[in-house]
Amino acid sequence: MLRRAVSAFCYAAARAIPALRQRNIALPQLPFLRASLIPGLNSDYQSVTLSWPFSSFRPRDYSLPNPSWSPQMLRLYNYYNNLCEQDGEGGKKEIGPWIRLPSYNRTVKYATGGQCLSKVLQAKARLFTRNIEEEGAAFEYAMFLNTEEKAAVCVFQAGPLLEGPVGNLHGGAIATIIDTVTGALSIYLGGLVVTANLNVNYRSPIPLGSVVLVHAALEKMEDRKIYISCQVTSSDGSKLHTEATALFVKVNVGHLFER
Ligand SMILES: CCCCCCCCCC(=O)SCCNC(=O)CCNC(=O)[C@H](O)C(C)(C)COP(=O)(O)OP(=O)(O)OC[C@H]1O[C@@H](n2cnc3c(N)ncnc32)[C@H](O)[C@@H]1OP(=O)(O)O
Repeated sequence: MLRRAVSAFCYAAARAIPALRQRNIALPQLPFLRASLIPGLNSDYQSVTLSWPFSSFRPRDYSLPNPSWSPQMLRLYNYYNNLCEQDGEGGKKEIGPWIRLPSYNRTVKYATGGQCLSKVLQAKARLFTRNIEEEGAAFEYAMFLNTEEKAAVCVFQAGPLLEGPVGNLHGGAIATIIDTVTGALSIYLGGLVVTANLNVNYRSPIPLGSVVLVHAALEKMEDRKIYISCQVTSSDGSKLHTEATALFVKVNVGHLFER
């Protein structure tokens, strides 16, 4: 079943990528679908986490503005989003080094039918940071990658359901958003990865409801290992809230379904 699903994915990817190129849809805009990640083309460790555009169903992108966003959140989002398009010749928009990552509330279920996860579980599974339906209640965030600098910035608004010490953000929620941003950068850089190590230093509390920036940058890559550094700062960058280092290790698809 798993082999059949992976083959189907490869076949669909091999057909879709030239079509995307013909339509001038830049592959880096689809962070989990790069030619270098297609099985057999380049790497032993592939990314297969996104079903769209291979099915007609296009999932909701949760990283787009919604009414719960504060003016500050919206301003920062617009600032980074504007960096994602550059003026080219004749006023044509071109893709620059910045790309905005879409964000969905579940991972692909292609390989799980009855064999690796039960259908009930697969139907209910939701990405941890996107599993609360109420807008603004928990993690509101949008991630942007600088593909030249191999760095990421996340604009993060911390909702009231993430309380830890009174009025402030829970340390586990801070670690979660750090894992998510460093993980997204690592997936972009290396394909399918898992967190092997996450080291967090909490420097100053983050007030609930505030908007902070999560900065992540590649430190080095060694074989299967990707080392990322991370800082969480106030939205103007003047205050350091949290520092972290993370190690991600490339895995193959089978590793995720070992039971
Ligand atoms: C847009 C959406 C974005 C969403 C992003 C979300 C990201 C979230 C990511 C996660 O949270 S993943 C979930 C939490 N992580 C796990 O469950 C991983 C569990 N651990 C494992 O699966 C394995 O231990 C692991 C794949 C990490 C390593 O096992 P392997 O058998 O494949 O490799 P091995 O143990 O040989 O280690 C490979 C290299 O990594 C090194 N290594 C592994 N674990 C390490 C560790 N903990 N600390 C330091 N180094 C480590 C290891 O020394 C070795 O270095 P060398 O190649 O130099 O010898």
